[in-house]
Amino acid sequence: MKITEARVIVTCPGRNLVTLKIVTDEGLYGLGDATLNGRELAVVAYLEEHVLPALIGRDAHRIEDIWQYLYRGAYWRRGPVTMTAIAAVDVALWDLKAKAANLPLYQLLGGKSRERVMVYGHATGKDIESCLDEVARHVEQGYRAVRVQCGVPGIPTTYGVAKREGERYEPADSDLPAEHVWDTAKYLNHVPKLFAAVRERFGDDLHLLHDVHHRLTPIEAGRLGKRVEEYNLFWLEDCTPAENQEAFRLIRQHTTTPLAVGEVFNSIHDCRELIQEQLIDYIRATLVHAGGITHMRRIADLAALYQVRTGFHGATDLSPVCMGAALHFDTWVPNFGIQEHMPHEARIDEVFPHAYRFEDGHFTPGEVPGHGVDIDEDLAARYPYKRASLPVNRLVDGTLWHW
Ligand SMILES: O=C(O)[C@@H](O)[C@@H](O)[C@H](O)[C@H](O)CO
Ligand SMILES: [Mg+2]
Repeated sequence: MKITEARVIVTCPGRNLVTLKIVTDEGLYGLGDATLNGRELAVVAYLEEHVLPALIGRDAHRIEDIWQYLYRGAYWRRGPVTMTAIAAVDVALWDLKAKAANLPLYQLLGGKSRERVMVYGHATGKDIESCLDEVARHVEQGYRAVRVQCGVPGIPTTYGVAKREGERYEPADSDLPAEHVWDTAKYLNHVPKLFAAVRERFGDDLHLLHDVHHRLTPIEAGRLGKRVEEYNLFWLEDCTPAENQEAFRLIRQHTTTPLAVGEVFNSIHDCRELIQEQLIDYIRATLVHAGGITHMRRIADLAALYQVRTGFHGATDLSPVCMGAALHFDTWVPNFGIQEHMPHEARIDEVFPHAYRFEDGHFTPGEVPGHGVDIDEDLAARYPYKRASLPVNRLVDGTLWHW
């Protein structure tokens, strides 16, 4: 099955999304997500200049050899741009192979390990009360797990909270980076009150997650983890920047609150010590930014040796193509933990028709051949790219901080 064409489709139905389409001489095509929020055109350039021309004429079935060619052959290995480009090719080739075999993708990975995939939704609010209302809405929809984020009194903008009531949270919200302000002390004093209020109103069975979004020092993270143990979180996410994997040793010494990390990771080397030393409980790296299915299987298998489970990133800046492929992976992977779910807006779902379905707090990936996600190119063409940047964060004294 020879690759005859490979092209990138950039569309912006409410936010920028980048899709790779690989077409073969057998008339089949595969799709991969190549979206890197705020750096979309960097990935487009990498693909169009350095990857796609080298794919033409290759056998689309040789997924592993193409992965090795693009990784080892790049010389300049790893990094989010390179690994997102490789991921897009990889997922498109797996989609193609499954279509050629006339099988849903999960069958090619090893078949079902579960009938359906548990997801967590995002409950956000400008204050605790409005966040609790959002939790109630998610519980009514059947979610078993909810991530809670709320505004912090005294901090004008807080991560993960929509600008206006009822709107969805979209971080890439300005042409050049908006500048946010952060105050760790105010946050540490306030966030335990949020968890206490959720447990008070919704009891102990609801899985409760929270994203610190890289903003604490290791000892502050240990302090927060210890402080909130009584609320029995499902996980505390990105509690400190993880380039220094050793930092998690200090956190682990102070708390048993489960830790999740890795949505910004793009290779197994970013998380090897974290996994081997059991410094985390969930690995968040996902298909679109961590080299696709071929590489994520290696990360998941390493994680399984140390009883670390998957917890794929699934924000709206990952396209339905990534979500579809991820749900097939989630259906197969033996050490599955949970899947993040931020519903895309209707315009995006129209551009990307898909077979996956949400019901009662869980997803099923669909039974059509491949990952089950397509793209309406005519509709996609109606939404031209518009640069959008992620914010930057500063401490009250102006120090540039982690966003
Ligand atoms: O856990 C999450 O979903 C967040 O960390 C993301 O929303 C993240 O802020 C965005 O993906 C950044 O583009
Ligand atoms: Mg996160």
